[in-house]
Parts: sequence; C-alpha cells; structure tokens
Amino acid sequence: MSQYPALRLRRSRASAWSRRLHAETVLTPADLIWPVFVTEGTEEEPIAALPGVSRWSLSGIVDRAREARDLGIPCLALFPNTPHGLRTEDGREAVNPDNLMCRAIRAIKDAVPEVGVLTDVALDPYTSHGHDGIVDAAGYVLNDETSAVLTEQALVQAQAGADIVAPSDMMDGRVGQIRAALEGDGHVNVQIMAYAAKYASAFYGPFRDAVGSRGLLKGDKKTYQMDPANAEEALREVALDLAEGADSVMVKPGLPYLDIVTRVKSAFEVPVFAYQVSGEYAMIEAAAAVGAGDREALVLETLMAFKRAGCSGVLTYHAPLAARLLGA
Ligand SMILES: NCC(=O)CCC(=O)O
Ligand SMILES: [Mg+2]
Repeated sequence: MSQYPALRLRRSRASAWSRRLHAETVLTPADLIWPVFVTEGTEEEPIAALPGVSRWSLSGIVDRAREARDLGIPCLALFPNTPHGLRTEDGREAVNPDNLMCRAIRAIKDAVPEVGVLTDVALDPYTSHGHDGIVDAAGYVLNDETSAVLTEQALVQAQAGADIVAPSDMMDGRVGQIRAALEGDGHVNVQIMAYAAKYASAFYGPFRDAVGSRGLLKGDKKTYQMDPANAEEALREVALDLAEGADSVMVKPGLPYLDIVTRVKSAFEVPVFAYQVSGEYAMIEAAAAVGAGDREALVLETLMAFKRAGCSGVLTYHAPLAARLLGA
C-alpha cells in the first residue's frame, strides 16, 4: 500500500491551496526580534558593512519601535555604539544608569511600551580593547570579575525598563548571579534570554563595525565563546543556564548552527531562539546585489528554516523586511 503509484507525495504539492494546507511550519512577524543600533547625536548613520542597516539616534530608535509595533514585530534588541571617549579598560560606562543604552530603553518604554525591549549584557561596546569582559595583564578575560560587572549592568538595564536582559558574554555562572540580583531588586518579571551557545565565529564582522569595536579588538574570543567543532558542549551550556534561571536560550550564529538548535530543542523542550548574525545578513545582501539569489525569497526561506529547526523566534536584521513580506 505504501508504494507508488498508490502513494504520490507530489499530490499534496500540486496546487497552492494544498501546499498551504500541508505546511508543517508557519512564520509570522511574531517570530521576529529586530536588533537595532543606537548612537549619540541626531543623525541616522548608515553602516557600510550592513547595507540597509543604520545606527539611530534616540528619537530614531523610538521611531523604529513604532515601526516594529506597526509591523507586528514583538521585540527590539538594543545595541549601543558607545562614544569612543567613554570606552575604558574596565568598560565602566556599561553600569552608568544614564548611559546611551539606558536612555534608549527609557525612551522606547515611555513612547511605545507595548513593544518588548531586549538588552545586550556584555562589555564589548564599552571596553577600549573590544573584549566582552575585564582582561588581565596577559589579555585573558577574567570570569568572576566580569560576571560581577555584568550583574550590575543587567540591573541598571532592568531599572531603566528592559523587559529581557540577554547576557551575550559567555562567562560561566553569570545567569545565576543576574537572576539573584533581579529577584533581590524586585524585578521578578524581567526575563533572561541567555546566549547559552555562542560560538567564536567569523560571522560577526559587520556587527563589530556597527558598535565600533572592530578596530579595537585585540586577539579573538576563543577563550570564552565556543569552538564551532562542539555540540555536546552546547547542551551542557544550555543545561547550566537553565538551571541558573534562564527563561529562554539562544544559539548564535544561526544558519550554520541549526543542528544545535534542533538538539537543544529536543533535549530541553524550552523556548530556543537563534541569532541570524550580521555576517549572515551581509551574505544574503551580497548574493542579492550580484543577482545570485532573490533577496526576499532568501530572507523568507532562511527564517522559515529557523522555525522548522525548532526556534521560537529569530533575531534578524531583516526583521522589518520579513514582517512586511509576511503582510502584517
Ligand atoms: N552580542 C551581539 C552580537 O555579537 C551580534 C553579532 C552579529 O550580529 O554579528
Ligand atoms: Mg555558559
């Protein structure tokens, strides 16, 4: 019975209505988190390495929040381009309750409270050496000293109104410390989305331009971000972050790591997010620019792949384009 010609799998694909009826996965604007860059000043600053993406002033970032709301995108992810004069060895601007990040959070939550704000917890936009934490004389990123600062950073972001704090630094133990600090300060409903499996990747280049850390970064991040060779280790990272109080976990980068998404989802059955990072965005844009592929089709296909792999949602710079195509 289960053979040709009785069974023709092409039957269900023969018309558009039937393909829609049989679709196993859906993609909607509600699956998108839009990463946006904020800068001092009043001008929009296009980012050359990310064609179509800009840094926005405080009022520009509020306009992006309104745009997200109108497009049905539930949440923005905020990243600051800290003025270079404020970047120090210890990244102390990260814990200034009046820093660019905190002012952006307050501006968005005042004007468009119905849009979620996810904040990056890491020191790389604030340090003079471009690392995500405090470094010793040999350039090694110190785990426990860094976690203490990250905890303070997460707290000032929560106090400014952040809905989700997202530690992206890969220090051990920081999720537990942040959770305890949030509880201690009464932020019982602030979520933690842990960058649990973040790989030391070559796909982050354009992001470093966007937050102004590319020229600053000394060395690489291989002593704290994961080795692309490893998958079991990702499961251990996720287990720890969940045990420490993460509400959701993230895999980053995206497309080259969909196997990790699927393994995490099936092992833990928790909300899993993926970050389609700047280099992935740039690859799609470069392919479209030379006619190697259709931008809109590439965007929708890749985002659907994240959903099929098990993601609850995707951080993507293509969020506004995708939401428009999905007809919010
Ligand atoms: N912590 C956030 C990132 O590192 C983003 C990377 C990217 O978009 O390339
Ligand atoms: Mg970890």
